[in-house]
Amino acid sequence: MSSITLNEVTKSYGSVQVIQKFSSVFCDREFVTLLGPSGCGKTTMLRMIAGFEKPSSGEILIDDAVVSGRGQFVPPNRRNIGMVFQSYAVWPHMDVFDNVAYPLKIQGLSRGEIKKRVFDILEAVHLTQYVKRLPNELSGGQQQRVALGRALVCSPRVLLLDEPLSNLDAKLRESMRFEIKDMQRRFGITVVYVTHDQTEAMAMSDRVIVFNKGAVQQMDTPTNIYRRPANQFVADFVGKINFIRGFASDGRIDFPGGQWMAYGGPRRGPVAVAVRPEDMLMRRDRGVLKGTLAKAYYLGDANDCRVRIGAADVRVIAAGRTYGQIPEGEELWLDFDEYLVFEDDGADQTQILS
Ligand SMILES: Nc1ncnc2c1ncn2[C@@H]1O[C@H](COP(=O)(O)OP(=O)(O)OP(=O)(O)O)[C@@H](O)[C@H]1O
Repeated sequence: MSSITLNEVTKSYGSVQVIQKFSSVFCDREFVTLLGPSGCGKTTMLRMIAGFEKPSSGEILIDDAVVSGRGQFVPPNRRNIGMVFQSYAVWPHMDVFDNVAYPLKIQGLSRGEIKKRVFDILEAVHLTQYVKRLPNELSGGQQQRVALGRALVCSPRVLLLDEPLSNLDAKLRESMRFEIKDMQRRFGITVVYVTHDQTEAMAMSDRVIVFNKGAVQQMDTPTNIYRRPANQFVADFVGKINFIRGFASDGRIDFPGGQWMAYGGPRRGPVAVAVRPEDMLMRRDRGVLKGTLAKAYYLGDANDCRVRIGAADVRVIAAGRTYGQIPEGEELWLDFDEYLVFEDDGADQTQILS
Protein backbone atom coordinates (compact mmCIF):
# COMPACT_ATOMS: atom_id res chain seq x y z
CA MET A 1 0.00 0.00 0.00
CA SER A 2 1.30 3.46 -0.84
CA SER A 3 -1.35 6.08 -1.34
CA ILE A 4 -0.91 9.83 -0.95
CA THR A 5 -3.70 11.90 0.54
CA LEU A 6 -3.75 15.66 0.20
CA ASN A 7 -6.37 17.45 2.29
CA GLU A 8 -7.02 21.12 1.52
CA VAL A 9 -3.34 21.80 0.94
CA THR A 10 -2.36 25.42 0.19
CA LYS A 11 0.99 27.13 -0.24
CA SER A 12 1.84 30.82 -0.11
CA TYR A 13 5.15 32.63 -0.34
CA GLY A 14 4.58 35.86 1.58
CA SER A 15 1.32 37.27 0.35
CA VAL A 16 1.40 35.30 -2.93
CA GLN A 17 -0.66 32.13 -2.97
CA VAL A 18 1.00 29.68 -5.40
CA ILE A 19 -1.22 26.67 -4.60
CA GLN A 20 -4.91 27.15 -4.00
CA LYS A 21 -6.78 24.70 -1.80
CA PHE A 22 -6.02 21.25 -3.23
CA SER A 23 -7.48 17.90 -2.21
CA SER A 24 -7.05 14.50 -3.81
CA VAL A 25 -6.06 10.92 -3.10
CA PHE A 26 -3.36 9.39 -5.29
CA CYS A 27 -4.05 5.67 -5.12
CA ASP A 28 -1.63 2.81 -4.62
CA ARG A 29 0.20 2.08 -7.92
CA GLU A 30 -1.45 5.02 -9.64
CA PHE A 31 0.52 7.14 -12.13
CA VAL A 32 -0.59 10.73 -11.57
CA THR A 33 0.76 13.60 -13.64
CA LEU A 34 0.72 17.24 -12.62
CA LEU A 35 0.53 19.15 -15.89
CA GLY A 36 0.57 22.87 -16.50
CA PRO A 37 2.51 25.85 -17.86
CA SER A 38 5.67 27.17 -16.26
CA GLY A 39 5.06 28.73 -12.85
CA CYS A 40 1.67 27.09 -12.25
CA GLY A 41 2.82 25.40 -9.02
CA LYS A 42 3.59 21.82 -10.11
CA THR A 43 7.06 21.64 -8.60
CA THR A 44 5.88 23.27 -5.39
CA MET A 45 3.23 20.56 -5.04
CA LEU A 46 5.82 17.82 -5.61
CA ARG A 47 8.24 19.38 -3.11
CA MET A 48 5.50 19.47 -0.49
CA ILE A 49 4.83 15.75 -1.01
CA ALA A 50 8.58 15.07 -0.74
CA GLY A 51 8.91 17.20 2.40
CA PHE A 52 11.22 19.88 0.96
CA GLU A 53 8.44 22.47 1.51
CA LYS A 54 5.84 22.79 4.22
CA PRO A 55 2.25 23.49 3.16
CA SER A 56 0.88 26.81 4.46
CA SER A 57 -2.25 24.93 5.49
CA GLY A 58 -3.82 21.51 5.04
CA GLU A 59 -2.34 18.07 5.55
CA ILE A 60 -0.52 15.38 3.59
CA LEU A 61 -0.67 11.67 4.42
CA ILE A 62 1.34 8.80 3.00
CA ASP A 63 -0.73 5.69 3.50
CA ASP A 64 -2.33 6.37 6.89
CA ALA A 65 0.54 8.37 8.37
CA VAL A 66 0.40 12.16 8.54
CA VAL A 67 3.67 13.53 7.09
CA SER A 68 2.62 17.21 7.04
CA GLY A 69 -0.05 18.83 9.19
CA ARG A 70 -1.76 18.23 12.55
CA GLY A 71 1.37 19.67 14.14
CA GLN A 72 3.59 17.03 12.52
CA PHE A 73 6.30 17.23 9.89
CA VAL A 74 8.23 14.19 8.71
CA PRO A 75 11.53 15.21 6.98
CA PRO A 76 12.21 14.01 3.41
CA ASN A 77 14.71 11.29 4.37
CA ARG A 78 12.08 9.62 6.58
CA ARG A 79 9.25 9.59 4.01
CA ASN A 80 10.63 6.65 1.99
CA ILE A 81 10.20 8.49 -1.28
CA GLY A 82 12.39 8.28 -4.39
CA MET A 83 12.94 11.43 -6.44
CA VAL A 84 14.33 12.22 -9.87
CA PHE A 85 14.82 15.77 -11.11
CA GLN A 86 15.27 17.42 -14.47
CA SER A 87 19.02 17.84 -13.95
CA TYR A 88 20.43 14.34 -13.61
CA ALA A 89 21.95 15.09 -10.21
CA VAL A 90 24.29 12.11 -10.35
CA TRP A 91 27.64 12.46 -8.61
CA PRO A 92 30.29 13.11 -11.28
CA HIS A 93 33.16 11.56 -9.31
CA MET A 94 31.37 8.26 -8.62
CA ASP A 95 30.93 5.47 -11.15
CA VAL A 96 27.50 4.03 -11.96
CA PHE A 97 27.73 1.37 -9.26
CA ASP A 98 28.63 3.83 -6.50
CA ASN A 99 25.99 6.34 -7.59
CA VAL A 100 23.25 3.72 -7.33
CA ALA A 101 24.74 2.15 -4.19
CA TYR A 102 24.98 5.46 -2.32
CA PRO A 103 21.56 5.43 -0.57
CA LEU A 104 22.16 1.83 0.56
CA LYS A 105 25.60 2.69 1.98
CA ILE A 106 24.02 5.48 4.01
CA GLN A 107 21.56 2.93 5.39
CA GLY A 108 24.54 0.82 6.46
CA LEU A 109 23.65 -2.35 4.54
CA SER A 110 26.25 -5.12 4.18
CA ARG A 111 28.51 -5.16 1.09
CA GLY A 112 26.93 -8.36 -0.18
CA GLU A 113 23.40 -7.03 0.17
CA ILE A 114 24.36 -3.74 -1.51
CA LYS A 115 25.94 -5.56 -4.46
CA LYS A 116 22.89 -7.74 -4.96
CA ARG A 117 20.40 -4.88 -4.83
CA VAL A 118 22.45 -2.57 -7.05
CA PHE A 119 22.85 -5.23 -9.74
CA ASP A 120 19.12 -6.03 -9.61
CA ILE A 121 18.31 -2.38 -10.19
CA LEU A 122 21.00 -1.90 -12.87
CA GLU A 123 19.43 -4.74 -14.78
CA ALA A 124 15.99 -3.12 -14.51
CA VAL A 125 17.31 0.20 -15.84
CA HIS A 126 19.49 -1.51 -18.51
CA LEU A 127 22.82 -0.29 -17.19
CA THR A 128 24.60 -3.49 -16.18
CA GLN A 129 27.23 -3.09 -18.88
CA TYR A 130 28.07 0.46 -17.75
CA VAL A 131 28.66 -0.32 -14.10
CA LYS A 132 32.25 1.01 -14.04
CA ARG A 133 31.63 4.15 -16.09
CA LEU A 134 31.69 7.68 -14.74
CA PRO A 135 28.70 9.92 -15.53
CA ASN A 136 30.67 11.97 -18.10
CA GLU A 137 31.17 8.73 -20.06
CA LEU A 138 27.40 8.24 -20.35
CA SER A 139 24.74 9.78 -22.58
CA GLY A 140 22.03 12.01 -21.10
CA GLY A 141 19.51 9.17 -21.23
CA GLN A 142 21.92 6.79 -19.48
CA GLN A 143 22.65 9.37 -16.78
CA GLN A 144 18.94 9.81 -16.21
CA ARG A 145 18.65 6.03 -15.84
CA VAL A 146 21.36 6.16 -13.17
CA ALA A 147 19.27 8.76 -11.32
CA LEU A 148 16.21 6.54 -11.73
CA GLY A 149 18.12 3.50 -10.43
CA ARG A 150 19.34 5.45 -7.42
CA ALA A 151 15.79 6.60 -6.69
CA LEU A 152 14.44 3.04 -6.90
CA VAL A 153 17.19 1.13 -5.09
CA CYS A 154 15.71 1.65 -1.61
CA SER A 155 12.33 0.26 -2.77
CA PRO A 156 10.53 3.54 -2.07
CA ARG A 157 6.78 3.61 -1.50
CA VAL A 158 6.40 6.52 -3.87
CA LEU A 159 8.42 7.86 -6.80
CA LEU A 160 8.34 11.59 -7.56
CA LEU A 161 9.60 12.66 -10.97
CA ASP A 162 10.08 16.34 -11.85
CA GLU A 163 10.46 16.84 -15.61
CA PRO A 164 12.96 13.95 -15.76
CA LEU A 165 13.04 13.81 -19.55
CA SER A 166 13.24 17.47 -20.48
CA ASN A 167 17.01 17.47 -21.04
CA LEU A 168 16.85 14.57 -23.47
CA ASP A 169 16.45 14.72 -27.23
CA ALA A 170 13.02 14.03 -28.73
CA LYS A 171 13.61 10.40 -29.72
CA LEU A 172 15.13 9.38 -26.40
CA ARG A 173 12.36 11.19 -24.55
CA GLU A 174 9.81 9.07 -26.35
CA SER A 175 11.52 5.75 -25.58
CA MET A 176 12.17 6.71 -21.94
CA ARG A 177 8.44 7.37 -21.47
CA PHE A 178 7.73 3.73 -22.10
CA GLU A 179 10.64 2.60 -19.97
CA ILE A 180 9.43 4.63 -17.00
CA LYS A 181 5.88 3.38 -17.42
CA ASP A 182 7.12 -0.19 -17.71
CA MET A 183 9.26 0.16 -14.59
CA GLN A 184 6.36 1.62 -12.64
CA ARG A 185 4.27 -1.45 -13.48
CA ARG A 186 7.04 -3.89 -12.67
CA PHE A 187 7.87 -2.30 -9.33
CA GLY A 188 4.19 -1.68 -8.53
CA ILE A 189 4.97 1.82 -7.37
CA THR A 190 2.90 4.99 -6.99
CA VAL A 191 4.26 7.74 -9.25
CA VAL A 192 3.68 11.49 -9.20
CA TYR A 193 5.11 13.01 -12.35
CA VAL A 194 5.54 16.69 -13.14
CA THR A 195 5.68 17.97 -16.70
CA HIS A 196 4.57 20.78 -18.97
CA ASP A 197 4.61 18.36 -21.92
CA GLN A 198 1.10 17.18 -22.63
CA THR A 199 2.10 14.22 -24.80
CA GLU A 200 4.25 12.87 -21.96
CA ALA A 201 1.29 13.24 -19.61
CA MET A 202 -1.07 11.53 -22.02
CA ALA A 203 1.26 8.62 -22.77
CA MET A 204 2.04 7.60 -19.20
CA SER A 205 -0.67 8.64 -16.79
CA ASP A 206 -3.65 6.96 -15.23
CA ARG A 207 -4.80 10.41 -14.19
CA VAL A 208 -3.77 13.91 -15.23
CA ILE A 209 -4.21 17.00 -13.06
CA VAL A 210 -4.12 20.19 -15.09
CA PHE A 211 -3.05 23.26 -13.14
CA ASN A 212 -3.10 26.91 -14.06
CA LYS A 213 -1.93 29.64 -11.71
CA GLY A 214 -2.02 27.32 -8.71
CA ALA A 215 -5.60 26.18 -9.30
CA VAL A 216 -6.75 22.78 -10.57
CA GLN A 217 -8.53 23.08 -13.90
CA GLN A 218 -9.36 19.41 -14.35
CA MET A 219 -8.49 16.06 -12.79
CA ASP A 220 -9.27 13.19 -15.11
CA THR A 221 -8.11 10.34 -17.32
CA PRO A 222 -5.99 11.32 -20.36
CA THR A 223 -8.87 10.52 -22.73
CA ASN A 224 -11.33 12.68 -20.85
CA ILE A 225 -8.82 15.53 -20.56
CA TYR A 226 -8.40 15.42 -24.33
CA ARG A 227 -11.94 14.65 -25.46
CA ARG A 228 -13.91 16.33 -22.68
CA PRO A 229 -11.82 19.27 -21.50
CA ALA A 230 -13.50 21.15 -18.65
CA ASN A 231 -12.83 24.62 -20.00
CA GLN A 232 -11.09 26.59 -22.73
CA PHE A 233 -7.78 26.59 -20.86
CA VAL A 234 -7.58 22.78 -20.72
CA ALA A 235 -8.80 22.42 -24.30
CA ASP A 236 -6.10 24.79 -25.49
CA PHE A 237 -3.26 23.53 -23.28
CA VAL A 238 -3.73 19.86 -24.07
CA GLY A 239 -3.37 19.30 -27.80
CA LYS A 240 -4.19 21.62 -30.65
CA ILE A 241 -7.62 23.17 -31.00
CA ASN A 242 -9.49 25.83 -32.95
CA PHE A 243 -11.84 28.16 -31.13
CA ILE A 244 -14.45 29.85 -33.23
CA ARG A 245 -16.48 32.58 -31.63
CA GLY A 246 -20.24 32.61 -32.18
CA PHE A 247 -23.58 33.37 -30.57
CA ALA A 248 -25.83 30.53 -29.40
CA SER A 249 -29.59 30.85 -29.43
CA ASP A 250 -32.38 28.33 -29.59
CA GLY A 251 -31.41 25.67 -32.13
CA ARG A 252 -28.42 27.43 -33.71
CA ILE A 253 -25.06 29.14 -33.36
CA ASP A 254 -24.51 32.19 -35.54
CA PHE A 255 -21.04 33.20 -36.64
CA PRO A 256 -20.02 36.69 -37.73
CA GLY A 257 -20.29 37.00 -41.50
CA GLY A 258 -23.67 35.33 -41.70
CA GLN A 259 -22.68 31.66 -41.44
CA TRP A 260 -24.38 29.47 -38.86
CA MET A 261 -24.69 25.89 -37.63
CA ALA A 262 -27.49 23.88 -36.06
CA TYR A 263 -27.08 23.48 -32.30
CA GLY A 264 -29.19 21.50 -29.84
CA GLY A 265 -27.12 22.12 -26.71
CA PRO A 266 -27.97 24.12 -23.61
CA ARG A 267 -25.71 27.19 -23.98
CA ARG A 268 -27.07 30.58 -24.87
CA GLY A 269 -25.22 33.81 -25.66
CA PRO A 270 -21.54 34.26 -26.61
CA VAL A 271 -19.84 30.88 -27.12
CA ALA A 272 -16.58 29.43 -28.44
CA VAL A 273 -17.00 26.39 -30.66
CA ALA A 274 -13.92 24.25 -30.11
CA VAL A 275 -12.81 21.80 -32.80
CA ARG A 276 -9.57 19.83 -32.85
CA PRO A 277 -7.75 20.09 -36.21
CA GLU A 278 -8.05 16.33 -36.75
CA ASP A 279 -11.82 16.53 -36.18
CA MET A 280 -12.27 18.94 -39.10
CA LEU A 281 -13.13 17.43 -42.44
CA MET A 282 -12.52 19.30 -45.69
CA ARG A 283 -15.25 18.53 -48.20
CA ARG A 284 -16.31 19.82 -51.57
CA ASP A 285 -20.04 19.17 -51.32
CA ARG A 286 -21.35 20.37 -47.97
CA GLY A 287 -20.40 21.15 -44.38
CA VAL A 288 -20.76 23.58 -41.50
CA LEU A 289 -18.58 26.49 -42.62
CA LYS A 290 -17.53 27.66 -46.06
CA GLY A 291 -13.93 28.76 -46.59
CA THR A 292 -10.88 28.65 -48.83
CA LEU A 293 -7.88 26.36 -48.56
CA ALA A 294 -5.17 28.93 -47.89
CA LYS A 295 -2.22 26.60 -47.34
CA ALA A 296 -1.49 22.89 -47.14
CA TYR A 297 1.80 21.68 -45.65
CA TYR A 298 2.65 18.09 -46.53
CA LEU A 299 4.20 16.32 -43.52
CA GLY A 300 4.21 12.79 -44.87
CA ASP A 301 1.80 11.14 -42.48
CA ALA A 302 -0.44 14.23 -42.36
CA ASN A 303 -1.35 17.45 -44.12
CA ASP A 304 -1.33 20.50 -41.92
CA CYS A 305 -3.77 22.89 -43.56
CA ARG A 306 -5.02 26.42 -43.00
CA VAL A 307 -8.54 27.16 -44.13
CA ARG A 308 -9.44 30.82 -44.36
CA ILE A 309 -12.94 31.71 -43.22
CA GLY A 310 -13.58 35.42 -43.28
CA ALA A 311 -10.62 36.95 -41.47
CA ALA A 312 -9.67 33.82 -39.54
CA ASP A 313 -7.40 30.89 -40.33
CA VAL A 314 -8.66 27.57 -39.07
CA ARG A 315 -6.19 24.70 -38.70
CA VAL A 316 -7.11 21.34 -40.20
CA ILE A 317 -5.06 18.17 -40.01
CA ALA A 318 -5.90 15.68 -42.73
CA ALA A 319 -4.39 12.30 -43.62
CA GLY A 320 -1.18 12.63 -45.64
CA ARG A 321 -2.52 10.55 -48.51
CA THR A 322 -5.21 13.19 -49.22
CA TYR A 323 -2.58 15.80 -50.13
CA GLY A 324 -3.43 17.63 -53.33
CA GLN A 325 -7.02 16.39 -53.53
CA ILE A 326 -8.17 19.93 -52.96
CA PRO A 327 -5.75 22.47 -54.46
CA GLU A 328 -4.65 25.58 -52.56
CA GLY A 329 -6.88 28.58 -53.25
CA GLU A 330 -9.99 26.47 -53.82
CA GLU A 331 -13.28 26.96 -51.98
CA LEU A 332 -14.39 24.15 -49.68
CA TRP A 333 -16.64 23.22 -46.81
CA LEU A 334 -15.51 22.36 -43.32
CA ASP A 335 -17.44 19.72 -41.48
CA PHE A 336 -16.97 19.01 -37.77
CA ASP A 337 -16.61 15.37 -36.79
CA GLU A 338 -16.66 16.25 -33.09
CA TYR A 339 -16.85 19.61 -31.39
CA LEU A 340 -17.43 21.21 -28.00
CA VAL A 341 -19.23 24.42 -27.18
CA PHE A 342 -17.80 26.52 -24.34
CA GLU A 343 -19.12 29.66 -22.83
CA ASP A 344 -16.83 32.25 -24.43
CA ASP A 345 -14.37 33.36 -21.78
CA GLY A 346 -12.91 35.99 -24.10
CA ALA A 347 -9.54 34.24 -24.19
CA ASP A 348 -7.07 35.59 -26.75
CA GLN A 349 -6.98 32.36 -28.66
CA THR A 350 -10.64 32.58 -29.70
CA GLN A 351 -10.93 33.35 -33.38
CA ILE A 352 -13.40 35.84 -34.70
CA LEU A 353 -14.86 35.12 -38.07
CA SER A 354 -15.99 38.09 -40.09
N1 LIG B 1 10.91 29.86 -2.65
C1 LIG B 1 10.04 30.61 -3.31
N2 LIG B 1 9.79 31.89 -2.95
C2 LIG B 1 8.88 32.64 -3.62
N3 LIG B 1 8.18 32.22 -4.68
C3 LIG B 1 8.39 30.96 -5.11
C4 LIG B 1 9.33 30.09 -4.45
N4 LIG B 1 9.31 28.90 -5.11
C5 LIG B 1 8.42 29.03 -6.12
N5 LIG B 1 7.86 30.26 -6.13
C6 LIG B 1 6.84 30.75 -7.06
O1 LIG B 1 5.75 29.86 -7.01
C7 LIG B 1 5.16 29.71 -8.30
C8 LIG B 1 5.10 28.24 -8.65
O2 LIG B 1 6.41 27.75 -8.86
P1 LIG B 1 6.71 26.24 -9.28
O3 LIG B 1 8.19 26.06 -9.36
O4 LIG B 1 5.95 25.34 -8.42
O5 LIG B 1 6.09 26.22 -10.74
P2 LIG B 1 6.16 25.10 -11.85
O6 LIG B 1 4.76 24.93 -12.33
O7 LIG B 1 6.86 23.90 -11.37
O8 LIG B 1 7.02 25.81 -12.97
P3 LIG B 1 8.24 25.25 -13.89
O9 LIG B 1 7.61 24.32 -14.88
O10 LIG B 1 8.75 26.51 -14.55
O11 LIG B 1 9.22 24.61 -12.98
C9 LIG B 1 6.01 30.53 -9.25
O12 LIG B 1 5.34 31.74 -9.52
C10 LIG B 1 7.30 30.74 -8.51
O13 LIG B 1 7.90 31.95 -8.87
